[in-house]
Amino acid sequence: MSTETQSTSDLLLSRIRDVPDYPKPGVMFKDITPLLADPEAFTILTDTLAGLCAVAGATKIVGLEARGFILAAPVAVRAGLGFIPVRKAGKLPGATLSQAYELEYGTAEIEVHAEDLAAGDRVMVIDDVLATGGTAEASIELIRRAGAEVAGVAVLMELGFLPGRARLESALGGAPLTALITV
Ligand SMILES: O=P(O)(O)OC[C@H]1O[C@H](OP(=O)(O)OP(=O)(O)O)[C@H](O)[C@@H]1O
Ligand SMILES: Nc1ncnc2[nH]cnc12
Repeated sequence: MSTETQSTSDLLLSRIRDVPDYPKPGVMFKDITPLLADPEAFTILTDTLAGLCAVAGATKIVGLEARGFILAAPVAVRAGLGFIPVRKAGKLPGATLSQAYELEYGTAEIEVHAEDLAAGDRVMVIDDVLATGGTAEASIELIRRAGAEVAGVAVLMELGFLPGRARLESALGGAPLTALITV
């Protein structure tokens, strides 16, 4: 890792707050709100993610509800690309594609407007945290079912003690997975 990359990671990490036992006992919640409140750190984050989109040759940005929206929307503006929301089921008014996925306990479902993605699109997925990888993997599935190509997945933070990376790399089949911070 270059010195510049390391100092970017260090700055971003310094703006993330650990909240023990939230939302349930045993979970160390990574709270990004201090980073969002710091315009210098938020700008560096946005610019870094936009740079990854350019390198990957992305033509559209998918953000994952809800915290992923906060990062992906300014990245899309910075990169000059369209922002496509992937929402939790039941929130999008038009015709959707849906994808169910496993949570630690139970299942969840995400959706995208079918008309927002098509063959020829190269889509970068942006989110705040990669944990088990279930949410990002489901978004990859949605993008491919829409006929589009996945340019990569970029997250602010990866929880390295969980198997999210292995799961996603297998789903990505060679497209890059980039985490700016690994904890
Ligand atoms: O890798 P995974 O195990 O799928 O977990 C990562 C996801 O969990 C969080 O979303 P969550 O839906 O919990 O909350 P949010 O609505 O606040 O973004 C986070 O923003 C990621 O999208
Ligand atoms: N520990 C964690 N902190 C913040 N967001 C998460 N999403 C899944 N696990 C998380």
